[in-house]
Amino acid sequence: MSVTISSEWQRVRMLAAAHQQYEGTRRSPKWFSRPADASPGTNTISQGSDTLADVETSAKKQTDQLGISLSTFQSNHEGQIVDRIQEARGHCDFVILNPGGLTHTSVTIRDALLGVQIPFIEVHVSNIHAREPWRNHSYFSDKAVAVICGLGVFGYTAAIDFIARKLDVQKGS
Ligand SMILES: O=C1C[C@@](O)(C(=O)O)C[C@@H](O)[C@@H]1O
Repeated sequence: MSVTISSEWQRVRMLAAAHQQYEGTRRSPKWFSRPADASPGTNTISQGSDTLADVETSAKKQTDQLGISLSTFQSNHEGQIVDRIQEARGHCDFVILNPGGLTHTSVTIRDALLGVQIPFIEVHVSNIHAREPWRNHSYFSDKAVAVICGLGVFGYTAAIDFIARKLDVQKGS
């Protein structure tokens, strides 16, 4: 579907893949985006204690307030993410995607996103450009509406806020 708003509810899909960061229990740090070789105490913005459930709850609250319908999905399996993207065709105005490690490898997810022609924002909790050189390349960035990295989980909040404004402009409100 194009970015045209065709329903009262704007629809956004938030997808997360192969996350090294969503591990652990509620009491311990859940996402580990700090480079393993960074000195303790450095790069603190990329360390956090939010669980995937925390991120989803907060995103849901934010989208409810904005009048946006949100569906979320996390998988470690590339094919499941591709399926989810293909299912979104005609049902979704925007995708927020953190492809995790697949950022640096997945031609398949890239092709799926281009195939459905849904605009998307690429989010990384860490600054992938400040990490290992092989993390600097993304198979998504050149096709993304925007890329947010290094803001921790606030990147998801920023992405939703941006989408709400963009969809409002398109609606003419
Ligand atoms: O799994 C991840 C998380 C990540 O996408 C991020 O959100 O910072 C960055 C990727 O390089 C890494 O493999």
